[in-house]
Amino acid sequence: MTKKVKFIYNPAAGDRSVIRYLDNFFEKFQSAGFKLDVYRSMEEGDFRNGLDDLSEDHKAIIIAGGDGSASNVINIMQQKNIELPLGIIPTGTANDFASYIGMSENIERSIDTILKWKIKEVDIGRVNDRFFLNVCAGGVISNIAHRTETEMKNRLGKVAYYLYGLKELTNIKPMALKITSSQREISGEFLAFFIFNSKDAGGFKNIAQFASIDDGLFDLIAIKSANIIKISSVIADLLQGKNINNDNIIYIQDEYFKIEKIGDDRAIEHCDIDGEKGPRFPLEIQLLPKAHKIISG
Ligand SMILES: Nc1ncnc2c1ncn2[C@@H]1O[C@H](COP(=O)(O)OP(=O)(O)OP(=O)(O)O)[C@@H](O)[C@H]1O
Repeated sequence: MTKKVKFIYNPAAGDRSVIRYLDNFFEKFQSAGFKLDVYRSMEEGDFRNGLDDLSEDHKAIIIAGGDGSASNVINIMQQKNIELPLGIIPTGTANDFASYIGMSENIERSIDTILKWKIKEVDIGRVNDRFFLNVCAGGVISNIAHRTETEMKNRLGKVAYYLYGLKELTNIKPMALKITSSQREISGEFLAFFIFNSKDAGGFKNIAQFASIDDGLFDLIAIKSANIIKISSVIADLLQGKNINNDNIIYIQDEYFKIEKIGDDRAIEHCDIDGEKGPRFPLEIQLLPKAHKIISG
């Protein structure tokens, strides 16, 4: 039987470097005895077509792209009950999830890692009808990722997130939320919330210090509304992965959260999923333990 891998690439991700490496992909996979079945994502949102013609010969799906591409592919695989392992070649901007699972941003090295074929079962999340991999977030701070223009992200890379973040902090507007977990209910004004599956987001490492991809739990971090001078140093500590013990930070581990807006605040209608626009509020977020196979480093 032919050993095939479905290889999907997003030519627009990151600095578009994936295009320069296509010959490497063919060379390495063919030398390892695989036939590459290639699909180029043609435009925004075009990953579904790439997963339409899978057969028994396919042994894995490989996506070359950033967090958004990997998240879109996971979403479609879950919806279509495709149980193949997913390999991620990190060619995006932040690449939070791929680097968390040990994939190198050196593309040749990450191909070698995939060819070692270490399969791991990881938890994934579902928010309303959308599956996600890394983080579900809401609020002004999390808006940074999807409101930063793709072109600007590609040109400036991670710096774009920081610059946009600083600009946003000056006109910050808190939102009134009710956060319900299976054990607690908290209502109040928040600047942002993040429901982590891994530990990293927006290119920042170890934000959710106690998180793990296969522990059956999400880690929620919610930032309460507070004096902007005081809170900006807390946020800076958070982004640097420092130990946060502050009354304005809520940290809860749970497998289920419901997040509702209180009142009719129109400023934020959608959450953010893995750096892309996600479903509308109210949000029901459920963890699916060890629900997906990935190829890890
Ligand atoms: N051919 C294409 N042209 C433009 N956009 C595309 C194309 N194919 C896919 N997309 C879109 O690109 C977005 C995903 O980009 P992705 O997140 O992978 O890269 P990134 O933003 O550079 O990286 P990261 O999320 O890791 O910072 C998705 O919204 C997807 O629909």
